[in-house]
Amino acid sequence: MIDVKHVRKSFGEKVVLQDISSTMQTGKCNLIIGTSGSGKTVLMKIMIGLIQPDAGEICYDGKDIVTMDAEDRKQLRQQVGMLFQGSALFDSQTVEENVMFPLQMFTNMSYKERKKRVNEVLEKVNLKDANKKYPAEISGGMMKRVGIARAIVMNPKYLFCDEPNSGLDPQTSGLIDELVHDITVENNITTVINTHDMNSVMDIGDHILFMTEGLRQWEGTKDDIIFSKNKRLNDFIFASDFLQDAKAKRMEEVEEKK
Ligand SMILES: Nc1ncnc2c1ncn2[C@@H]1O[C@H](COP(=O)(O)OP(=O)(O)OP(=O)(O)O)[C@@H](O)[C@H]1O
Repeated sequence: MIDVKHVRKSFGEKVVLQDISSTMQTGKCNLIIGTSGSGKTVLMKIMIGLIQPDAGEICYDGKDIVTMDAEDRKQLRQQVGMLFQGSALFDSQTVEENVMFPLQMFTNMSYKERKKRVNEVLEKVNLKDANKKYPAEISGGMMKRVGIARAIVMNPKYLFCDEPNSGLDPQTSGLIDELVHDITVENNITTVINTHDMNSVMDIGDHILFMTEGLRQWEGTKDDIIFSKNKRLNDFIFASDFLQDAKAKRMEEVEEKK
C-alpha cells in the first residue's frame, strides 16, 4: 500500500499539486487520470522519489520515502518496478539482456540463475521465443511486454506504469492491461498507472484517482464511475455520444449483477 498524504508541489509561482491525499491499494491497479497538465506525472515522480514535494508524505507500507535516508531509499527502490512510456529499452541489447539488466545491477545472482529468472518472466509475459531478438526486430506491443518483464524481474512489491498503452492499437492495449492486471493480482503488488486510456479505466480501474488542476476531484472504482454525479468526472470520462451509450450499457450490466 502506498499512502499519499497531503502532498503539495509548486514550481516557482505555479502551484502544481494542492494538498493531494490518496491510498494506492495492494493487489489492485490504481489508476491516476485527469486532464493534461493536472499534475499526474509530477505526482507519480514524487511517489517514486524522483521529485521532492514541498510538503506531505509518501508512505510505502508505513515508511515515508520523502524523509527516508539515501540508503533506505536505495533499498526501497529495489522493490519498485517501472514501466516507462515508450518502454525505454536499450536498442543495442537483446530482449534477454534488457530484462537481465536489473538483476546484473542489483543482485549477486550467477549467470545461470539470472538466465532462469529471465526465462520465467519472459514466459509470464508470453514472450518465450524472443530472447535473442533486438528491440528493432519486435512490435510495439512486444516491446511493452519486454518493458513489463524488466519491471517485474526483481519481483517488485510496487509497480509504476506511465501511460502503458500509448502508441498501441486498442486490441494490443487490452492485452497489455490484462497482463498488468493479472501480474498485480497474482503477485499482490501495489500497481500505480498513469493513463489517458478510458478503456483501461473501465477494464482494470480497481481504484481510480481523478485529478484536475492539482486537486483530487474524485476517487472510486470502475463501477462507481458510471454512477458518479460528479460533473467534471462525467464530462471528462464520457465525453462522446459513443461513451455515453457504453455507460448506459455498463449501468445495466452492473444493475443486473446486483
Ligand atoms: N520540472 C518542472 N518545472 C516546472 N514546471 C513543471 C515541471 N514539471 C511539470 N511542470 C508543470 O506542472 C504541470 C503538471 O504537469 P504534469 O506533467 O504532471 O501533467 P500531466 O497531468 O501528467 O499532463 P499530461 O497528461 O499531459 O502528461 C504542468 O503545467 C507542467 O508544465
